[in-house]
Amino acid sequence: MSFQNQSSVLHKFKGILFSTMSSEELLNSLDFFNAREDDVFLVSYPKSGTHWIAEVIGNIPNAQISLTSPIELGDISKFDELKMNCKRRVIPTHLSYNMLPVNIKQKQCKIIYIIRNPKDTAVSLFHYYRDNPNLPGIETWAAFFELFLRGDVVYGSWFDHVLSWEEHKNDKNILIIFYEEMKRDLSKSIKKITTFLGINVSDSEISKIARKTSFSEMKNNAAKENCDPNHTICALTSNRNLVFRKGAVGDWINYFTAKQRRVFDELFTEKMKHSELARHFEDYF
Ligand SMILES: Nc1ncnc2c1ncn2[C@@H]1O[C@H](COP(=O)(O)OS(=O)(=O)O)[C@@H](OP(=O)(O)O)[C@H]1O
Repeated sequence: MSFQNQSSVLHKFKGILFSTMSSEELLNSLDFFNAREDDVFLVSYPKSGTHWIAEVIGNIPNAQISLTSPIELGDISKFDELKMNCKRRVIPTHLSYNMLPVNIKQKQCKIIYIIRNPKDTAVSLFHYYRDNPNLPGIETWAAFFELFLRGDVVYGSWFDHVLSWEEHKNDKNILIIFYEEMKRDLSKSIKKITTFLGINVSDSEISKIARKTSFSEMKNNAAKENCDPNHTICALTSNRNLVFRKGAVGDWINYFTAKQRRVFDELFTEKMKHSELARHFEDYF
């Protein structure tokens, strides 16, 4: 496994791996973040569809929102940057519930949590690790699979992350969306999101949003040389060409060996035995 540069690009905070682009000072100061009651948080374990939901929200007509970069990314000047933003802020994050700034919980800000089949999530994160100069180089899927199982990847264990949010799945300020449901019926998911945000949109507007947020449309936009800095994709990531890979459900089958599938399923059954959210994945395993 080529993993030489891990310490220069990753660091551990409270036992969880973070990119060094999330400074320790910023992570330490998260609980000093002042949330606003109308803030919307877009939360996910990495590679679960954050950009997709952000693009959906960014295309809601007259939403009057401003998408920011992830709350945990950058240094301590991040909070000033967020303070300057006068519009309704849509703030992405990959933090687990336990690490979420306390003020967001106190103010009961709206939170959309997107979840994806962990097998597809692992494959997507493997590619991101392999191709992203800001993450430690990794050569093989087999090596990455072991790291993913141990939670030795950015933002820690998928299981711990999802379970931390599971406890809050019925909170009235939290909407849970599944990636696979978005793939099956995007218009229905868009309707759920707009209703949750309290924004009225017509059926024809929903169809328009669905067209604009198709995988091919988003991938083509990301590939354009001059990205408008106000565009969702530019606000969210500096590695936009790495984000839109395949956008498929079930790609894991092309990577998992029979043994890896067995090992994964055993761990999943053990860790998620009390999870209602986990039942959603029965059709996709
Ligand atoms: N419109 C649309 N339709 C279907 N799939 C989409 C879409 N937009 C993004 N994606 C896929 O989502 C994966 C990236 O997830 P994130 O946006 O959460 O990535 S990140 O963690 O914020 O970098 C990544 O998955 P993989 O293709 O499997 O790697 C993206 O392709």
